Amino acid sequence: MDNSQALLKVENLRVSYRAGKAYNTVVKGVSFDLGRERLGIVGESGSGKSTIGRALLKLLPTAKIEADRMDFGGIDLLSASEKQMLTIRGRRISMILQDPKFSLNPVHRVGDQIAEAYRVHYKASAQVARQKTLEMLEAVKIRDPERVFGLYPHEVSGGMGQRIMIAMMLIPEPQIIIADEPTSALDVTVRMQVLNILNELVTNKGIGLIMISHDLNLVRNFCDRVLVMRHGEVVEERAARDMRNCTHPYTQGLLAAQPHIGGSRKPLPVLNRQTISPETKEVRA
Ligand SMILES: Nc1ncnc2c1ncn2[C@@H]1O[C@H](COP(=O)(O)OP(=O)(O)OP(=O)(O)O)[C@@H](O)[C@H]1O
Repeated sequence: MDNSQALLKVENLRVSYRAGKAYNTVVKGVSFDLGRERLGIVGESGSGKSTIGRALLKLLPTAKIEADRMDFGGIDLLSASEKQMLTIRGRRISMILQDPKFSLNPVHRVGDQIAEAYRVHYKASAQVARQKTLEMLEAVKIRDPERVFGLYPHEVSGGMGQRIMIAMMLIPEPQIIIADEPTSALDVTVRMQVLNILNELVTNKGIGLIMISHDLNLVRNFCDRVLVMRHGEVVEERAARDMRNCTHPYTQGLLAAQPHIGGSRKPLPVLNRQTISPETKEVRA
């Protein structure tokens, strides 16, 4: 990737939590650039994936966040004030979480929530906001926008809720979307619909997408580039199409453990810190 095209440049990101008198570092010097592309961050539970997404938006009030660089289009996110972050969060960098229902207000109809967000952002009339909302629902492939407009959050399915959240998130036209396990609660067909929408955003609108997932198969089929995380570190960074040539034993293990039609699959091998040299990241004999 041409570095000058990067929307986001992260160098040596460290995130630590206080544990008594010491600090427990859960993200240990992660670096990456994000262009107008799909970047996957994959790894086992607890490897630090979500922490990276939240650290970028400084949504970790009890953590110590450090980095040599955390640049978003000339803005240093690390030193940005809370006031500046409020103009970035949800407007220029948006986040999609696993369960959209937590992000919607349960007592208001979904259409009214989107229309209100639109009205406030563009200072539009209620009538224009309603019309735009219907168009946005259509854009995220909701077939019957008039009906869905009038539903309450508990009346929509997981997949529809996720699409409604995407519609709402797109109002301020963000440049970066961080999607943290956006499809893990969805069944396969609905998952494809949501992935298609995210894909269109990258291709048609030039958004940079960070897809956080524990599912290597999904990430390598959907993304352009993949960071593989383990114990807070990136152990492998590779073009998704080149994943078969991965060199780290952990990635190789993950890949071998993926199910595929007609083949057997190996259990994920057990690696521990003693068997991997941190400098070379190679298995010792
Ligand atoms: N508020 C907190 N205080 C202390 N430690 C925390 C806190 N939040 C997260 N951690 C620790 O940080 C590490 C990374 O967590 P994180 O949620 O980023 O992992 P993850 O890879 O996203 O896992 P998952 O796929 O389960 O969400 C974990 O060991 C977790 O226990």
